[in-house]
Amino acid sequence: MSNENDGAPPTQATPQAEPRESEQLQYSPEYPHYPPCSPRDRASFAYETVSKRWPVILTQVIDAIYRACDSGTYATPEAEEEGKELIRKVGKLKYNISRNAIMEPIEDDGGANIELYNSMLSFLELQQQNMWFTAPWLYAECYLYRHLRTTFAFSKHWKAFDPFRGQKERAFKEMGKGVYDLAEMMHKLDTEKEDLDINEQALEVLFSDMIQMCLWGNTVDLSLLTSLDVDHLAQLQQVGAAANSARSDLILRNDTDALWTHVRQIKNARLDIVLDNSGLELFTDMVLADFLVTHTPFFSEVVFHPKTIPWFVSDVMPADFFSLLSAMTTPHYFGQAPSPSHEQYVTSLATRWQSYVDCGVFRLSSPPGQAEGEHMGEVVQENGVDWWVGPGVYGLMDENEDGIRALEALRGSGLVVFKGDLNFRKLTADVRWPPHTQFDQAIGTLAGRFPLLALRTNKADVIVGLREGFAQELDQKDKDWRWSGKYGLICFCPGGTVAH
Ligand SMILES: O=P(O)(O)OC[C@H]1O[C@](O)(CO)[C@@H](O)[C@@H]1O
Repeated sequence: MSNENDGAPPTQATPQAEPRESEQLQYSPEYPHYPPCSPRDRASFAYETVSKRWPVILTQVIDAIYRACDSGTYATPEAEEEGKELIRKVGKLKYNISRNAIMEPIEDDGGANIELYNSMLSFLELQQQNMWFTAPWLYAECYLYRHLRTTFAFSKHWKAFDPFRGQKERAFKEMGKGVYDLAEMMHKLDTEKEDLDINEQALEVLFSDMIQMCLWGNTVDLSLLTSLDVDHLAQLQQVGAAANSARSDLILRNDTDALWTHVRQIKNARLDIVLDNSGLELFTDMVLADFLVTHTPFFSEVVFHPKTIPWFVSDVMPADFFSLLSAMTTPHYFGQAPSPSHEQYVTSLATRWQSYVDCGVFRLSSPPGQAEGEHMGEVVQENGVDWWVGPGVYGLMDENEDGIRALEALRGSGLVVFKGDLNFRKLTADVRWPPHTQFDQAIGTLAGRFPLLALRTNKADVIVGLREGFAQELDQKDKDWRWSGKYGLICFCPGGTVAH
């Protein structure tokens, strides 16, 4: 079936080759100018993901269906029969990926983004890049989760089933240390509030710490954890100020000064957070949001932008947002607290956050019906929230109706924070930019639309924003630096026109 570039998954890594003319795929004539990160490069993390990580993730989906068949809603004979059929379909998907099969158009399940997925797929077909190991990695990976959604959407009993829900909950239960440490820090802040109000220098230091805390919250990513290793989870929870200073060398680009210059001159603005993972990462996002609203004059409301379908394993869906709040008030959810006061710190935070939700200071961009998952996968359109589960790159948002709606929803924001690796890949179109490419160039037409902050720990091949020569130095020092999750970026692009 194959030649070296389009064939069944190869077994040995080979060095990264320069892209040939036929690989210079672009989604638009103007942007981006470089070839996509792709599993065709066998030394890439894209290749590692398609050949090794996806099979594990799909096996976990099968496992989740088995578990559900044994419990509650899914234990009836009819639901079990459907469960078997779903297992067969997910198994087939796994097999198709391993055989580098052609990716079929997404079937119309009445859900979001079908036209966009399928028109991009037709475009890829013209370039003979419509197979699992030849398609651009970003497209194929979004397609994978959208395809999975269709599989469940066509069932009768499993429409609202989130196959990653159990994993997300089990992992959050292991995150007690991070939760208690941060809740204690917030308690101290509450008691020192008056000092902060008068001391701008202290506020600046604290602001920088909070940004780093929120950055490192992104280290926690279930799609990278193939099993729940408790030691690994404990290590991931180092999110306090001391952990920040120990890790500051690992931030390969840090625009906090420019960010502070912007933030300190705004007042009562709206903060938007385009969310990434649930559990501890969402907790860190909410700590940042709470800090900015409660302890600074800069922001007075926060809009959180979740996903409307199960996405990249651990991404936040509305149900995850609300279950985080209820977990925080469930006694012993995180096991034994270090002290009764720590239980209290967590409960107080939850009470404040719930009150912010009740009075609209904290809002979700998806409509209320989405909260319980019963309408999962329906076209939402409101606020363009479906855009975040599409395959589109953010630099081309203007070319899609949901993209335009999402842009409209972000208009007027005091700061839009894009969390995590996938958002970074979409911001930079997931192509092989020279690593010293300016961040504002890589984000295309998004530059200058609104003040934009990307907080990303590196978990994929794409990189921009480094000083010249830095990538080569890192290559010498640590061959996995692009994707191990050990390093991070704080990239800020101000609103207003950006001069190139
Ligand atoms: O949760 P994040 O930070 O968006 O990371 C998602 C992960 O999944 C990937 O898309 C690969 O499956 C990588 O980009 C990254 O490792």
